Amino acid sequence: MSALPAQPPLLRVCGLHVRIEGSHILQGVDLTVPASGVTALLGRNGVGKTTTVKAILGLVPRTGEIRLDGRDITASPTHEIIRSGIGYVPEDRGVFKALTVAENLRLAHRRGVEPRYGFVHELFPELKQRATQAAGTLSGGQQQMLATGRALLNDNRLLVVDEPTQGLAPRVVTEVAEAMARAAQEVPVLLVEQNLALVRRVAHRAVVVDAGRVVHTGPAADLLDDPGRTRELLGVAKGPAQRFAAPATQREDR
Ligand SMILES: Nc1ncnc2c1ncn2[C@@H]1O[C@H](COP(=O)(O)OP(=O)(O)OP(=O)(O)O)[C@@H](O)[C@H]1O
Repeated sequence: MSALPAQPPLLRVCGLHVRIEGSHILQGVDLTVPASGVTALLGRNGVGKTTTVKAILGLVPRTGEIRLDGRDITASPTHEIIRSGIGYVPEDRGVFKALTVAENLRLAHRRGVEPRYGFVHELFPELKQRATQAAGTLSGGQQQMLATGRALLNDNRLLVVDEPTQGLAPRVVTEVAEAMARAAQEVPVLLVEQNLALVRRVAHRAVVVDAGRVVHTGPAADLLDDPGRTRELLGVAKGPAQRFAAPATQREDR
């Protein structure tokens, strides 16, 4: 995946600090997300990737500055940040397991915005076929599709997706990758991901976090084509396309 031409950033994060229960988790994160393509947020386990996206969404107390399209959203509560056009797919997927697929989608729909059912069903035909099925009975991959579909239903300006392939079997990872690439044609994506093959397939830019700070920013392909740098920043022992987390025992394999 080649780098996109320079453009003004859609999201700008400056000097983000998060302190939780005495731990200084984010120590001045600076990053930008351009107005198109996929920006991958990478890093070893526990370096602060999820905390970064939660801080952007106002889900954890933080200091610093966050601007969406130039507008300062730092002081806004989470529901306003979401309403300003950020679709969030959390690590735990956040679907309502007792509700059907159709009900999950309906609940995600923001008033005043035309729901994009056509786009969501084109991307994930199974969501249409399984409309009356309880979300809790879907496979891990299907739940990920539902969670992503919920975020894509509204005409968002940015999609923030946290580890969509965690625990999924390789075949399902491929499906998620296809969907993410297709979604990114419509809306820019900030993607937390540990599967480097998927990052290589979909990401234009890579932002690497280490110990609560951004330590590298650049075209994703440049980083992944440099095994030494990839190993240094991400701790990958072998090839750059290798998955560098989630041992097989954690997989749902469905
Ligand atoms: N609510 C919390 N209370 C205390 N410590 C926390 C809390 N949330 C996160 N942390 C700690 O902050 C650090 C960063 O966590 P975070 O989940 O952001 O990392 P990550 O890079 O997303 O990791 P992973 O790849 O394993 O998901 C970790 O050491 C974690 O234990």
